[in-house]
Amino acid sequence: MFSERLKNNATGILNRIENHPFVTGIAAGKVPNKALVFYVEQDFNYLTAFAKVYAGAIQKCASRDDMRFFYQQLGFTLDDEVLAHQIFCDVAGEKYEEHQRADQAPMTYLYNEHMYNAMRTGDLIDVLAALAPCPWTYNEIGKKMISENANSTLNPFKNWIEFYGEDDSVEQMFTMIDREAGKYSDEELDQVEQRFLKSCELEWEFWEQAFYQKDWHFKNSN
Ligand SMILES: Cc1ncc(C[n+]2csc(CCO)c2C)c(N)n1
Repeated sequence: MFSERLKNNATGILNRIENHPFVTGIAAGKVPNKALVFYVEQDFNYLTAFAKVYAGAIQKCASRDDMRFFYQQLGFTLDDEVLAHQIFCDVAGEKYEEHQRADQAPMTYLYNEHMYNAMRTGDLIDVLAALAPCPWTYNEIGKKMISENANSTLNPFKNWIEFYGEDDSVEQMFTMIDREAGKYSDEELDQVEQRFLKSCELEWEFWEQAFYQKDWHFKNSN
């Protein structure tokens, strides 16, 4: 299966994500407030782009069932993921409403543009490949934490861990990817794989960016 190849070739990156200090901090119930706030500000921006790419994907669908999947996921992204942000804000003692207007930091810009590029220049399979690492890596992170009992009632991130660890919507994405993959040559599938791996790498960059609050170097210099 093509999706197995994607996952296999991304295991190295997934490993690095699972061992990133931001992610191990969630499991341990301890992440610096600055990192949580930077993450929420950037993720609010990222999820807005993500929802628009879902809307673009709908235009590439051949069936109403596929359209319905994206439509449901679009609703999840707009309405339910705020819960994950709310948890981070609660732990940091911050008001969520005050962190919804930030400019895009470099990696947010790069990740958003990477997804827009797939939407603009690719087929349905290209869009799916650019999007799938988002639910895939989060679901893997959450499942691993649950298997290690990191979701104890003592952990302030318990609900965050269960929210992502129990969301297995990515399986539907991989099923669609495998179905679409039958229409393409090996060379074309190599390109699809590159889109997938870039998004996996950008997932790692997103944690890294928030953990160290990496912004544009010359943002405030004029
Ligand atoms: C940088 C970043 N990557 C992944 C997610 C998780 N996520 C975003 S949208 C979505 C639902 C997909 O249908 C999931 C699981 C995030 N919040 N931020």
